[in-house]
Amino acid sequence: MRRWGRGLFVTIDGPAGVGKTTTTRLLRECLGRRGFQVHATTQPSHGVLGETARRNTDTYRGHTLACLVAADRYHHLEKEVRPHLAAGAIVVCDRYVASSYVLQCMDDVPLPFVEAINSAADVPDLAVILQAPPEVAAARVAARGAHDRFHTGEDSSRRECELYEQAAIRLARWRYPVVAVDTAGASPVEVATYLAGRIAERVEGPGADVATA
Ligand SMILES: Nc1ncnc2c1ncn2[C@@H]1O[C@H](COP(=O)(O)OP(=O)(O)O)[C@@H](O)[C@H]1O
Ligand SMILES: Cc1cn([C@H]2C[C@H](O)[C@@H](COP(=O)(O)OP(=O)(O)O)O2)c(=O)[nH]c1=O
Repeated sequence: MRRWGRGLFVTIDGPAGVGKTTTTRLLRECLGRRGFQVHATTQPSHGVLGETARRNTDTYRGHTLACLVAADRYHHLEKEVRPHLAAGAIVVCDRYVASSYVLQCMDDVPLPFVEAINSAADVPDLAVILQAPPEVAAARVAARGAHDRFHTGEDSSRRECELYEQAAIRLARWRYPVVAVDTAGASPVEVATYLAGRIAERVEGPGADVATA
């Protein structure tokens, strides 16, 4: 197992159907094959707060849902993400703050409120935003099935894609190291291989304390 002084926090965001879940799974496999210690996780988390959010997005809306997912985010950081980082793992998180910038705005929560309640969340080492043309994302959601009320077809995908582009710019102002990847012109394996390369570069770059056991 390859180890280094501290872990690396990688987040994967993007519109529904863009490939977040697929990329997270393939990235874990790909980095694992390269000998890295990897912890793949998701927000909302699988804890009580996260499951409450995930299962009740029809009941909890607007400011309530915004606060619920932010509360889950802080608890997940404290209880799961930071301990794995401290143990030297690469933590790959399917959805993070960018998702709140987009989904809570689609839920009519003012952006300054969303920014304020997420402003104390840990800044990732790599904030991946997966992108695809809205018609591609919408077609994938239609083929797979929508998971929640946020996705109603091509119009909602168009709005979501636009908001992710704006979120990437705003997060860069919070010093998030944003990397945008187009998943329309690359297979899932190609996307994961590219990102695994970027992550390995970060881990093994100049000054990284890498040892192979
Ligand atoms: N790069 C890609 N090229 C083609 N299809 C993809 C790609 N990434 C994901 N898919 C497919 O798109 C669908 C949605 O992927 P998923 O990972 O569930 O998206 P998300 O988690 O972002 O909603 C799945 O059927 C998946 O196999
Ligand atoms: C991470 C996050 C999720 N959510 C909500 C939207 C989704 O309906 C719900 C679950 O996320 P989602 O990733 O769609 O879960 P799954 O694909 O496993 O069904 O959580 C927010 O509203 N804001 C957020 O920041």
